[in-house]
Amino acid sequence: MMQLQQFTDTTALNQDFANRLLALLQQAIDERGAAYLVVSGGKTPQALFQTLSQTELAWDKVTVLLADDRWLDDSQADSNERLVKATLLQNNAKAAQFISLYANTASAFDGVAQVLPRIAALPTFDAVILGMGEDGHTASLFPCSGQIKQGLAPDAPAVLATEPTTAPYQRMSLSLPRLLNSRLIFLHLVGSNKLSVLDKAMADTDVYAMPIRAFLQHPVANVTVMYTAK
Ligand SMILES: O=C1O[C@H](COP(=O)(O)O)[C@@H](O)[C@H](O)[C@H]1O
Repeated sequence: MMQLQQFTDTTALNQDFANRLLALLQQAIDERGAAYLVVSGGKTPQALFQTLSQTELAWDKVTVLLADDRWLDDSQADSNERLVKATLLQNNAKAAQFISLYANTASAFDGVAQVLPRIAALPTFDAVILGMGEDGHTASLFPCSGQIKQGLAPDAPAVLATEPTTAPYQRMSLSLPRLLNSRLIFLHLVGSNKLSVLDKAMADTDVYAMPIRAFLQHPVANVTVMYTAK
C-alpha cells in the first residue's frame, strides 16, 4: 500500500518530513526510552539530513543506521556512511549513536559475519527512509544483482552483501524483511524522473524486475512517498 504526499519544493518537503520524523522519534523515546532511524544514502536525502540535524530532540537516545552502504571506508567520497556523518550526524544530531554497515574486509561478502550481529538483534525500527534508483532498486537491493532473490525472501537474514552489475561497488544492504520491520516506512523522491519510475513500479508486479515494488505493493506495509519535482 502506498500514499503519495506531494510538495511544492524541497524546502517544504524537508520541513514537513523533519517534523514527521521528529514526532515519531519523540514518541519512541517517550514509550521505550530509545528510537531507531534508518536512512538511505545517495544524493536525495542530503538537504533533509541538514534540516534534521538542527532539530531539538534527545538525540543521545536515537540510533541511526543506513539501509545500505557501498563497500568503502568512510574516507571515500561515495561512502554513504561518510555522507551521514557529514550531514546528519552534525549540530544537535551529533549526539546520536551510529551503527556502521562497514567492516574492514576485502569484500562485502567477507564482511557479513561482522556486520550481521550489529543489526540482527535490533528492535522494530521507528522509521525507515528508503531511496529509489532509476532501475527500481531500493537500499542496495538491485534488480541486476545475483543476490536479489535472497534479499527479497521473507526469511532473508537482516543484512546481505550484494554486487550490482549496473552500479559501482559491492554493497551491504538490509534485507526486505528487516526493512519492513518498522513502525513507518517512507520513500523519499526528488525530481520528475523519479515520479516516472514510481509510476512504472506501480504499473506491474514483478518485484525482481523492480525491487521497490516489494515495499510499495506489500499487502500489509504502508509506504508514505514524500515527493517533490524540484
Ligand atoms: O546507490 C544508492 O542509490 C539509492 C538512490 O540514490 P539517489 O542518489 O538517486 O538518491 C540510495 O537510496 C541508496 O542508499 C544508495 O546506496
